[in-house]
Amino acid sequence: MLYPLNLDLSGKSCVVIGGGRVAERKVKGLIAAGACVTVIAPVVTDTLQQLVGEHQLRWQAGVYAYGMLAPYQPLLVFCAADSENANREAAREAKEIGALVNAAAQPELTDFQVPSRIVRGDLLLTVATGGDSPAFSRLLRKRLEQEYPPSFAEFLPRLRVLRDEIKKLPGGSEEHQRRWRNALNQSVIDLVRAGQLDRAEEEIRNGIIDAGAES
Ligand SMILES: C[C@@]1(CC(=O)O)C2=NC(=C\c3[nH]c(c(CCC(=O)O)c3CC(=O)O)Cc3[nH]c(c(CC(=O)O)c3CCC(=O)O)/C=C3\N/C(=C\2)[C@@H](CCC(=O)O)[C@]3(C)CC(=O)O)/[C@H]1CCC(=O)O
Ligand SMILES: NC(=O)c1ccc[n+]([C@@H]2O[C@H](COP(=O)([O-])OP(=O)(O)OC[C@H]3O[C@@H](n4cnc5c(N)ncnc54)[C@H](O)[C@@H]3O)[C@@H](O)[C@H]2O)c1
Repeated sequence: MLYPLNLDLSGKSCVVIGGGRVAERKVKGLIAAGACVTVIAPVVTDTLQQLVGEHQLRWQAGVYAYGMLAPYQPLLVFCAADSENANREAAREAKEIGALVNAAAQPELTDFQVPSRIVRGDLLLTVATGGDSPAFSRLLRKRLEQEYPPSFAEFLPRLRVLRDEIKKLPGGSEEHQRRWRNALNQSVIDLVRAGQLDRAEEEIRNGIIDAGAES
């Protein structure tokens, strides 16, 4: 089983070898996560070129050669060149300098895979098939995008406030857990989905009070 984790990449150095379609997909996700991204490739797509022009991406133009990664001290290295040899050499250097490697087409080099994702503010839903079918991940992602519309992004800050309030109530973490389990039910999801955020919040508040009354 692959172990899932949500990395904070803000300000972290990440290097992508290759500047084609796969590289572009990875670069977009990395920039969205606030990483400092460098692409090493002789040629890059128009979209990547535009990101370079906007100073969102650094581009080291040229083919990868052993030794190019070390100066960037990357945390993550993505081997997305259409040259198996270049990917293998980059993965070797990456491992030597302690970086984790993603190599879409060469699973033997890969330390981690990138899941498909739905971002709704702080709510992050991810889908992965362990490489069995990225296309199926995409299909599921599209379904989940419909089931979890942008109203969920708006709702999360309210949950944060409620959580802070519950933490201030008497009782330890077991009591807090009991209150949350009582307050959150499936109807809350339906209300948020329908954009009825006030009603969803009210439902939770009532549940929290009921849980208090039962104790
Ligand atoms: C989720 C997503 C994230 C991202 O890339 O950001 C992602 N691939 C996406 C799309 C996608 N990739 C491919 C297609 C064409 C259809 C098809 O071939 O199935 C489509 C669909 C499309 O584009 O329509 C081709 C493909 N992908 C890999 C190989 C290599 C191989 O299988 O050997 C080949 C064949 C290359 C060839 O034939 O040459 C390998 C990987 N792709 C992964 C992730 C990892 C496994 C994640 C998982 O198990 O779900 C893994 C293992 C490694 C990695 O990349 O980390 C992103 C979805 C974005 C979205 O939500 O829309
Ligand atoms: N297209 C996909 O969905 C997909 C998905 C997973 C894996 N793959 C595989 O991943 C690889 C890249 O796919 P793509 O569609 O992005 O290819 P692409 O042809 O669009 O891009 C390849 C990129 O690699 C660069 N490159 C070539 N040799 C290099 C080197 N020595 N050093 C640095 N950069 C170099 C090229 O300049 C180009 O920017 C291919 O081997 C492909 O089979 C493709």
